[in-house]
Amino acid sequence: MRALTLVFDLDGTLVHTAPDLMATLNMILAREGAAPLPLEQANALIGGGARVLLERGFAANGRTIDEGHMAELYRDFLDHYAEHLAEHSRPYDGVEAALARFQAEGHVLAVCTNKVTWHSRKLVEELGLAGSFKAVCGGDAFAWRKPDARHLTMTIAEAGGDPARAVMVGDSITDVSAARNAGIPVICVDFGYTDVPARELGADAVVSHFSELDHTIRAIAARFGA
Ligand SMILES: O=C(O)COP(=O)(O)O
Ligand SMILES: [Mg+2]
Repeated sequence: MRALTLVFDLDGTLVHTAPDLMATLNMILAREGAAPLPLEQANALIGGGARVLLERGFAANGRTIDEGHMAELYRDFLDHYAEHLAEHSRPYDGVEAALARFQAEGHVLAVCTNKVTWHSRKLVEELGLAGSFKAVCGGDAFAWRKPDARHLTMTIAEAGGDPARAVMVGDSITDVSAARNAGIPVICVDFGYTDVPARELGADAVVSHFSELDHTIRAIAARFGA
């Protein structure tokens, strides 16, 4: 098969980051006198990046925070999370092996995430995944972020990939929308962070394990032609 460009979402797709994200969120909530939120609520909170996570965390407490104070809390969130991002976060089962297979097959691999770029790079570095990717582009890498198509297409460009032979792999409506907006096929994992079931997100295919990804990608790539 000719080389493909495989673009992965990070939180909820490659790595189960909810425990560390929720722990940092709960540290901030507690400091502000708000109630901590259970891990199960991560599905409805993660996906839009750290600032959105904070806003949703306070909203779940019936609180709105003024912009100036939110900017301060956001900085504190970033600092605290940076020191704890790989404490409990682990790649999902089969991720390392799948990335190694895709790399050995000559595909171009990249990460397109709404996490801030330096956190994303630190996380993949600490988990030993960094060598797999030609580009890791966070929500602050460009002037646009998912669901804007340009976050995806500019990530592909930075990786030296081919947008006409690219497939997105994600876990949420943000990923499906970004891929649709870019005219790129999208596969969803069903174990990530979404409050709508993965099968209802309108992806081209849904997988339950990374071992299912190879044949799913091959089936989709058949549409690209030789
Ligand atoms: O951290 C988030 O909220 C989103 O990150 P993701 O785009 O990798 O899912
Ligand atoms: Mg995600």
